[in-house]
Amino acid sequence: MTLSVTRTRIKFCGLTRPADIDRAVALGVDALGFVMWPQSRRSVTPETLATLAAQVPAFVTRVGLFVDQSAEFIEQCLPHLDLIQFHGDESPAFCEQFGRPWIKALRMRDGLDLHDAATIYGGAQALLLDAYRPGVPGGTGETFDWSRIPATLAKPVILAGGLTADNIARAVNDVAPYAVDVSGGIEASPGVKEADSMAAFVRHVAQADIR
Ligand SMILES: O=C(O)c1ccccc1NCC(=O)[C@H](O)[C@H](O)COP(=O)(O)O
Repeated sequence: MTLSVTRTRIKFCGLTRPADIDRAVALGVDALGFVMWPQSRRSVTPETLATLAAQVPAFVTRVGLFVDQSAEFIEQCLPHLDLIQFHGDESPAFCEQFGRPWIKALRMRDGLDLHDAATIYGGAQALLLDAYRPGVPGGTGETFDWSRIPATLAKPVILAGGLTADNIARAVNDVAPYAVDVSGGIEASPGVKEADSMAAFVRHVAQADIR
């Protein structure tokens, strides 16, 4: 019998507290997301981003989340980011202009064709697939029908939306995504991560990776 191990990358999103960053880094999380959209209950200011990002060690990716924000604001945040995550209706040309790796978040509304999206956002490093709730650009804590994700897609898939320690093993087994992204599922309250939930999430991903 051959044992195959695929390491699913993990991104924790909506970090606001130094202690949560330390914990995530200690757990071996690959990427940390900072919500730069002021309407979010998890948002941080550019000043706080600078402080938090300085705490992140090498080889852990600092990701900034934006929702239809100005190029000037994004530029202001860029010195503290390794990668940009776009959650709005940004055009591919808008996303490209920063000369920085970027990913596009897509909400799985009815009729969305992921093959078309992979072509349209051809410059993206990956597509982050999230649940669709009208008027809410992300962080809903809701899952979507994972069977809508094609087995082969021209872009790596980052699975998001309502993931928790309880459903993450099934998600990894069913979807085999490049990476998984969690926010609400590891929280005590918006922006406040919970140590045991973070550890359980990482442990369940690692266990699901051994198949
Ligand atoms: O978290 C927010 O408040 C938010 C606001 C605006 C755009 C994106 C936002 N969050 C994105 C994420 O946290 C994740 O990429 C993803 O949506 C997973 O969230 P969750 O379902 O809570 O695990």
